Amino acid sequence: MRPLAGSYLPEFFHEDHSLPKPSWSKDMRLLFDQFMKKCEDGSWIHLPSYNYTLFQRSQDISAFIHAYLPTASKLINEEKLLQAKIFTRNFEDGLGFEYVMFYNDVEKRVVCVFEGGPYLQGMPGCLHGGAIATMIDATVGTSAMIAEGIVMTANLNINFKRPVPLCSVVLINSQLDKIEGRKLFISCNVQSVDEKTLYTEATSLFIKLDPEKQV
Ligand SMILES: CCCCCCCCCC(=O)SCCNC(=O)CCNC(=O)[C@H](O)C(C)(C)COP(=O)(O)OP(=O)(O)OC[C@H]1O[C@@H](n2cnc3c(N)ncnc32)[C@H](O)[C@@H]1OP(=O)(O)O
Repeated sequence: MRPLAGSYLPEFFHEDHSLPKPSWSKDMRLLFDQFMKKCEDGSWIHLPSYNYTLFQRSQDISAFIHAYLPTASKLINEEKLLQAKIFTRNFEDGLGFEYVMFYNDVEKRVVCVFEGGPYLQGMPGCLHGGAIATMIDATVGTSAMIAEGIVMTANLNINFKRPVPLCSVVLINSQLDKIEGRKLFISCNVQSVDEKTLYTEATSLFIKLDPEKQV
């Protein structure tokens, strides 16, 4: 999860988007500080977040795609790959996905503190379900990647139980339940900061990619 070394990446790629910004709400900042405190004894780890992947260098991306996703590689415009950025890190500060994740290795948990900005509206005043799904996928996906490396979401089941108020802060709690061969089962819920409201519950299946499988 460290930034790629070297000068071949534009400066903005080096920015860690998981650190406090002026646009963060008081609740977001408070939770960040609480989790950073938990990191002091090493039980939790703060996960930095950039708007590129570890394979951002075009030749690395090409090598990755040809090795793991040969079918998809036939349809990908390699020039456009140079412009690729992580979906959730494409909004101006405070308008889209503001989030920070923490990892507990003993408990196999990833917690995401997430504030969905005004550009993520679905029903008036509420967060779009697709934005919630995106952040659930990112959180359980991070958990799966920490456990097994190169994985993809095979299945994501979501129960939307209560609407999430736009621009409120929520906690996305994920738990790695079990690993069976190449399959990782990870469950997740989305709660209000005071933990009184359960907004969403989800289960997911991730598959560790196998270069021999030619997907
Ligand atoms: C840097 C920050 C990043 C933050 C994280 C972001 C995470 C975002 C992750 C994503 O959103 S990935 C994008 C959405 N996912 C996809 O596009 C995946 C599309 N699907 C595939 O490419 C393939 O189906 C997949 C790689 C998932 C599996 O293909 P394989 O050929 O490798 O698996 P295979 O068919 O051999 O199945 C392996 C096992 O999984 C089981 N399986 C596969 N898909 C399943 C499914 N959908 N439901 C239930 N079981 C499934 C399958 O039955 C089998 O079980 P057994 O081993 O017990 O026989």
